[in-house]
Amino acid sequence: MTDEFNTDIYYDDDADGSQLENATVAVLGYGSQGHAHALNLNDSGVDVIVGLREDSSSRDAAEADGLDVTTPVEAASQADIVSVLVPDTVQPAVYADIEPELEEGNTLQFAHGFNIHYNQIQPPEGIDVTMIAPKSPGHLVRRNYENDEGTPGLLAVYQDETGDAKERALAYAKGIGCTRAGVVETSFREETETDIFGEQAVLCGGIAELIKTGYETLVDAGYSPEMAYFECMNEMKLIVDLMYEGGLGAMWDSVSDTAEYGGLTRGDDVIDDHVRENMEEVLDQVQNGEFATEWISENQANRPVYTQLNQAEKDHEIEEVGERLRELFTWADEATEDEEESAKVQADD
Ligand SMILES: NC(=O)C1=CN([C@@H]2O[C@H](COP(=O)(O)OP(=O)(O)OC[C@H]3O[C@@H](n4cnc5c(N)ncnc54)[C@H](OP(=O)(O)O)[C@@H]3O)[C@@H](O)[C@H]2O)C=CC1
Ligand SMILES: CC[C@](O)(C(C)=O)C(=O)O
Ligand SMILES: [Mg+2]
Ligand SMILES: [Mg+2]
Repeated sequence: MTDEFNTDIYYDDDADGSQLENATVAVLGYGSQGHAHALNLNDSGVDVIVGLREDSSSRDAAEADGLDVTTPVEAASQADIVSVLVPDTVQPAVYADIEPELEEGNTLQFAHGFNIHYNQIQPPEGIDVTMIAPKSPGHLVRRNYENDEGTPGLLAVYQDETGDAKERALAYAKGIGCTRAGVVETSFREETETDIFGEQAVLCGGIAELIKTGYETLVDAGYSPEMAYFECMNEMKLIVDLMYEGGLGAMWDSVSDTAEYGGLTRGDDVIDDHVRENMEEVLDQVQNGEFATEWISENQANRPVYTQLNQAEKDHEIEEVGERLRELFTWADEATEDEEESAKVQADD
């Protein structure tokens, strides 16, 4: 299917689920993406086996969810498609273990291109290498599927030895619910570089710093932490929901003219040309491999920087204020009531 932007977007009707009819999919890892792919594929009627280490802390959860669990090596040996959903940093070691189990015509499937693009995994000839990368945290991939909704995803083919790599990847995307929303074709390089840039500069790093800096500016000026939390953190979701639903226009339409004029005149004083230059530098480090090399070394050294920054983020005052305020919100109670109600309905069914 080609849309008006001349980008290939694939939907349910473009994917042939029968490509997976006689296939076994090994899902290695049962974390954020792993549990979502395994459960969605299983619910879509695909034969799934989960690969986890013997002492894995995820084993109980996967078994309690009714899935067959074995070791990564055993799962790979039984599978036609091996979906590598352990953390990026452990994928090379897990891959080294399972490589001898890959047979000609098998598929090695990823949800992110890091290890292929930065040459940490070099698959042999004879196997297909594909990617279906949901553009969403894994828990929402599962939640959307359960709500009969989809999650947009990216498809890329790195190696097509069977001639069916793309068709199988599309069938996999259908199985996890991505073709319900739409799947866009790209390359391993483009997915890897845009994904890493996006999470560093905008989605995770950029937004967390924007929120904390706004919060600190208000608190340092003498305003109450509660006020600063509402203004800089809580309302962020509500504003982003409007953008998600209808773009920037829906957000500007919904906020007051005062907010719109102030935002349009002052926004680029905050996110100014320095920020653009910083973003370009971040992108350079992704493109030239500097970030990948740093992240690989950081893991080899047992994550000293990661550990320190992870703790500092947990210790930030906004987290304590937020935890206290969220306890008081009525919507938190309503969410709990909704969950209780839905658990009761499921039990009654
Ligand atoms: N998080 C997300 O939403 C997204 C992730 N991706 C990509 O998906 C892939 C998976 O990421 P994500 O879901 O975040 O991963 P997680 O960190 O959630 O994966 C954790 C799982 O991997 C298992 N695991 C960890 N180490 C090992 C090991 N050495 N051997 C075997 N199993 C191991 C863990 O089990 P144990 O109990 O044994 O530790 C657990 O089941 C990555 O390529 C990532 O970039 C793509 C899009 C979004
Ligand atoms: C935004 C972070 C992400 O890229 C994602 C959920 O898509 C990730 O790597 O987790
Ligand atoms: Mg991403
Ligand atoms: Mg990512």
